Amino acid sequence: MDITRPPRPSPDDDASTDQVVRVRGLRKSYGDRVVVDDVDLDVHRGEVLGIIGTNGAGKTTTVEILQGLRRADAGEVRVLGLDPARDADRLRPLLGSQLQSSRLPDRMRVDEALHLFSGPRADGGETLLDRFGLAHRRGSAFGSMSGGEQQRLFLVLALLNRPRLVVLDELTQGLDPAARREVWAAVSRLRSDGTTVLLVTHELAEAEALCDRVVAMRDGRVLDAGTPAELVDRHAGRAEITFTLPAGRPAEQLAEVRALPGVQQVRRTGDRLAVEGERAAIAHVGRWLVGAGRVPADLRVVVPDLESALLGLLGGVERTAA
Ligand SMILES: Nc1ncnc2c1ncn2[C@@H]1O[C@H](COP(=O)(O)OP(=O)(O)OP(=O)(O)O)[C@@H](O)[C@H]1O
Repeated sequence: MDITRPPRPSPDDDASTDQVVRVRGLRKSYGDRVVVDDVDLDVHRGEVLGIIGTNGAGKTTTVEILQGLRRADAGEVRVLGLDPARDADRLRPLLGSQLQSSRLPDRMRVDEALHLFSGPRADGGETLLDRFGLAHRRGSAFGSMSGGEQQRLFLVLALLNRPRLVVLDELTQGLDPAARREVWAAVSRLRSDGTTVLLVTHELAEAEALCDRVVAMRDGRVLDAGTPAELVDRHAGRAEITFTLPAGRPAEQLAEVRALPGVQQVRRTGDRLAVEGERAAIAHVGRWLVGAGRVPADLRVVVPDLESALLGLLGGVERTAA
C-alpha cells in the first residue's frame, strides 16, 4: 500500500484561472505544537472538495486560515487570488461560510436572519428559501426549527451574498439520518449548480456522496488526496462476496470462480464460498452466478468504501511508523 505524499504541483499550476484555492507549505502551531504541517491544497472552480481525517488533524484550522480567521505561521495561501491574512476585507464578501459552531439567537426569525446577513451582493433570499424547502418557515423563530432546517438555513445564509467559494464545516454533525439526507440533497444541488465548495466532514458517506475530490489529513499532514473512488482503490480493503454455490460440481465451480477477473482469494466452507478481490470482481462474480442459472438467496456483498479507505490509510501510516 502506497501512502506516500502525492506529488507537489509545480508553481506554474497557479496560471490556471480555475484555481479558487491554492495553498503550499502551510504551517500553523499553537505554542510549540504544530497542528498544520506543510499542507498543500488546491480547490478548482466548480468542484466540491472534502477534507476528511482524524479528530484534531488540523482541518478546521486550515479552513479558518483560508477564510482569514486565523493567521498561518508559514506557507503560501491564495483564495480567489487574494491573501486572506492581508486582504481579509476584500475576501470576506466573496466567501460564504457555515462554521462548525454556527448558531443564531433562538428568537431570531428566518426573515430577520436573511435581512441581517444580506450584504451588498445579496440576491435571491426568497428563492434560496424556496430552493432549500424553507419558504414556509420564513416567519419562524430559529429555535423552533428542526436541526435539519437550521442547517439548511445556514446554507441559505452562506449562499445569500452570491459567494465564489462556500466553506462548510461539519454541516451535518448531530443530525439524525433523515435530516442528514435533507442537507446532503441541498449540498448536492449546490454541486450540480457548479458552486465551488470546501467541505470539512467526519461523515465519510457524506464525503463519498458529495465530493469530487477528498483530502485525507492526520496530525496536521495530508496523507493522500484524490477522488473518493481513487482513495478507495488505493487504500480500502478488498470487496467480499459470499454465497452458497448453485447446484452443480463444486470443484469445477470453485476453479471457475478463482479464474474470474479481479478475484484474489476464494475460501470454501462446505458449499459456501467467500470470494475476496478488487471491486471489479463483484461484477464478474455476479455475471458468473447469473450464468450458473440461479442467484443464491444468501448472496452478500461487502463493497469497500471511503471509510475503509481512511481506515486503511491510517493503518498504513501506523505500520510505516512502526
Ligand atoms: N486556539 C487553539 N489553541 C490551542 N490549540 C488549538 C486551538 N485551536 C485548535 N487547537 C488544537 O489544534 C489541533 C487541530 O485542531 P482543528 O480544530 O484544526 O482540528 P480538526 O481536524 O478540525 O479536528 P476535529 O475534527 O476534531 O474538529 C487540535 O489538537 C486542537 O485541539
